[in-house]
Amino acid sequence: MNSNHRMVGRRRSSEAKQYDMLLRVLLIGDSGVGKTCILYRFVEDDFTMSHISTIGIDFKLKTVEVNGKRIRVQIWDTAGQERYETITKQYYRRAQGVLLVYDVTSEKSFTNISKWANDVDEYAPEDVERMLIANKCDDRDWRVISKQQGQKLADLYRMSFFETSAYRNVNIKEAFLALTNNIIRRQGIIPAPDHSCVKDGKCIHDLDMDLAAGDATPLTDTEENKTGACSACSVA
Ligand SMILES: Nc1nc2c(ncn2[C@@H]2O[C@H](COP(=O)(O)OP(=O)(O)OP(=O)(O)O)[C@@H](O)[C@H]2O)c(=O)[nH]1
Repeated sequence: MNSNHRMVGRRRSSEAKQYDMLLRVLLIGDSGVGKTCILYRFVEDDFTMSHISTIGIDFKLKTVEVNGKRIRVQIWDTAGQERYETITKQYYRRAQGVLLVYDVTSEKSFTNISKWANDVDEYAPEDVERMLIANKCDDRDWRVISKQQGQKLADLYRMSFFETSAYRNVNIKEAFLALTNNIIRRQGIIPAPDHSCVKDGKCIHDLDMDLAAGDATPLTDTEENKTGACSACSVA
């Protein structure tokens, strides 16, 4: 093991004390429905009216507290444009939660939810937690999809449902907290200082931590962490 590797391990050990576990969540939906604005509102508490289409994929991190545990949520913002589909589909596989977003002023974005839901069925893990988001609920003049229609669709797909406004900051935090809560409940994940996240000798959080830290160095088997658990779990 080289000294650089050891340094990375040390840095992560101190980072690890800031949270108990890490979850990965994906934002999907047509271009322009407000995915990036939802992410910015949640993470930065900010909003911009300009629409700069996401190129491929981007992510931000936010730590939330659920049941007294600090959960680090890694939120992936995918491009809604079809030309990026090949890239964005690759990120479904490791998601624990997906927010399927439509715009209440766009009928097309609403009808396209069935396509996005099919993609989740095809590419995401079977037990991924799904949530339907009806964004831009502040825009009363241009609304074409009622709350009842949204709820009916969510019921049909057995998803939870929130109407949100990134612009007015309505239900953004609530939606993310509910999704996080649902993931933890559904997957029976108990934040575990005893490293119970290790499966088959390998920590399930490895790649998440690598991406969050901006490099691809494996987290396990560092000098500081001989248990095989990643630093996301080593919080005892
Ligand atoms: N009125 C209103 N406008 C919003 C809201 N959220 C986003 N917008 C606007 O909708 C437009 C598109 O928002 P983005 O967040 O860039 O959309 P996106 O889904 O990320 O788009 P792609 O990156 O192309 O997939 C921008 O002009 C935003 O200002 C909202 O809650 N209310």
